Amino acid sequence: MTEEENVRRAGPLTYRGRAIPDTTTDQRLLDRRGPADWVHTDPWRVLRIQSEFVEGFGLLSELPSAVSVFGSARIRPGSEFYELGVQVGARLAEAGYATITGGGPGMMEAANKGAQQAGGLSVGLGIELPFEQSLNSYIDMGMTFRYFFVRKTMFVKYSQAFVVLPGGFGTLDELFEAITLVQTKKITRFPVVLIGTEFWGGLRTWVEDSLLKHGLVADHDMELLYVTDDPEEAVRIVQQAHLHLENRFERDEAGPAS
Ligand SMILES: C/C(=C\CNc1ncnc2c1ncn2[C@@H]1O[C@H](COP(=O)(O)O)[C@@H](O)[C@H]1O)CO
Repeated sequence: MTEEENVRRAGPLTYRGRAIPDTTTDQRLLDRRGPADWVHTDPWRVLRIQSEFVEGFGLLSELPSAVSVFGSARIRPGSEFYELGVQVGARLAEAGYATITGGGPGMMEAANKGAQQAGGLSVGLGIELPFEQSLNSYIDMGMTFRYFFVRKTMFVKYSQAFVVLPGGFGTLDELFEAITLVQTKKITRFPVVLIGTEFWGGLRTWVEDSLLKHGLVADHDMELLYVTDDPEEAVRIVQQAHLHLENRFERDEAGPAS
């Protein structure tokens, strides 16, 4: 056997003698036979996770300034809370912000509706759930994610603030993740505005009476939460933080004062 026949190069890999595989990489790629259980393995999942990041970044990287709005999936159109959600989306659009929501029904739909009707960009980042559900019909740009943690990265990376409307466990999860990121300085000058003083008042009191009292949060952590009933005030808070951040970027780019 010549040296030529006794060697196989497969990309950066070299095989000799008995180690030479029976088939080439291309043959294996094109062959549909064989077990398919590898699609349920973790290495394969890693690729799917990667592709979800790639698609998400691709969709959102040219988004204008945006605010993520969270809230219950269960609120019905016509209710007081739903109308509040519509107002929030509309005020954000008038101030030039795109609205990003979880793309589902309830408060997400309300905020998307308000944004779209007021001429703003309305974005929905849906999540695959065990039951059939499509993105709500007030979305201009959307994507449905398989993985909650990839979707959460998109909410934070592509928005300047979070506005949190009344909601349940899902909303609380999103709220506390955001506050933790601000508290640990993973994100800076990132306001988290809760809308609904009556709804959120109990939570704020509990944080103060229990967490603060036992030293589990610091005094200044209480400032991480803004609570208001007024969508216009929420937008003002977002704008102030945004302006502050832009000024800081400008100062940083100008370099040290001589
Ligand atoms: C329960 C119902 C539908 C669920 N559909 C959802 N679609 C998209 N995003 C969702 C959904 N459910 C929860 N989320 C995320 O959590 C927040 C709302 O959760 P909550 O427990 O209702 O507060 C929301 O911001 C989403 O990001 C029936 O119609």
